[in-house]
Amino acid sequence: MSFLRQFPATRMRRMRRDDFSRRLMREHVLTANDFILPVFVLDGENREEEVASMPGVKRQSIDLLLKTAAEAVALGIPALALFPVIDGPLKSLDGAEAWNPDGLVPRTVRALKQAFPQLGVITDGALDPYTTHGQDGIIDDNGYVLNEATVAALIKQALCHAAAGVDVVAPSDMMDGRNGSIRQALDEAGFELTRILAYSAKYASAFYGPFRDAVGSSANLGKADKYTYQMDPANGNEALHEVALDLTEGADMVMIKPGLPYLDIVRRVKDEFGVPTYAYQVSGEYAMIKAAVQNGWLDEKKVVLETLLAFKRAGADGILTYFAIDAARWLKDQ
Ligand SMILES: NCc1[nH]cc(CCC(=O)O)c1CC(=O)O
Ligand SMILES: [Mg+2]
Repeated sequence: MSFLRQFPATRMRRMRRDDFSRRLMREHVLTANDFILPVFVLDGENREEEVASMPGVKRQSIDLLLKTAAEAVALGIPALALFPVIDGPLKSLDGAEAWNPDGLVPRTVRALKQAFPQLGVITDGALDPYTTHGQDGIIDDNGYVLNEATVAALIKQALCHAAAGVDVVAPSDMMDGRNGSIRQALDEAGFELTRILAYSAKYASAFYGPFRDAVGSSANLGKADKYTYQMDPANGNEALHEVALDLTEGADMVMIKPGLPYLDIVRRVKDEFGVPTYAYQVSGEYAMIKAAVQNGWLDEKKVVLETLLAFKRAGADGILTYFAIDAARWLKDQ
């Protein structure tokens, strides 16, 4: 940068002086188009439960979820990501409720797509809400999650969701080869336009705690962990390897998860592959911000919008965030 002159000829503060020049040099813009809203659905009618560790987030029955979806649509949010709360008696060792065509997720997908055809609906591909042990897949006698047996189950789950009309399936289980197997099965069944959003670089993170409370899998999981399939937070190159494999297998979009602590990975993935790249601001990140806000320690609107902008700056094309509705509203009012 030999053209750079020094102070006092160069004054960085000149461009920061007025709102007009600050706006002119702004590199990134946040809009509602950047958001995917994760939602929790439970069975029944007119039912709503607060998630204790996620103040402001609710588990809702389908009829009430439709109202949340209507808000998202009105604010211009392109898509929501659906997570089910499965009743205890429906959970099993193999999670077979995950591919029940009349299960909670397919019923919700049908209701959402009927009411809001223009709203993108994304479903999670993993067995943890459905298994008695809380693992994302099918386990052997030692509790090890079996790769191929799990992929076979995930195929049934993806076909079940596709048949219900879902737009995007999002495998979040971290089994090897699942994207390619799901892609092939979808294509063979005539669902060649159903998209795959791969949770490609999903870390074995402590930030998922509140989510596991929300879907009710933490009690089932107990002291067990997910280290044999989710990624080690110490690794960065491994994330690029995972993303490369998922793209080869036919993933349309890739995701990095969690969000803020992994923005370096978002940037590396975007630079390396230049494909549609998403990041998940997960439940624990939401809980941290909410707790500080509730203590009066942080300004919610400013802090949330700053974090979401940071995802854009790091290269994310979109952000899964529990703040999506609030943030879209703040952006509209601003
Ligand atoms: N496959 C389950 C799944 N899908 C999304 C999340 C976490 C989302 C969040 O924390 O907000 C998890 C939890 C986990 O892997 O244990
Ligand atoms: Mg993988």
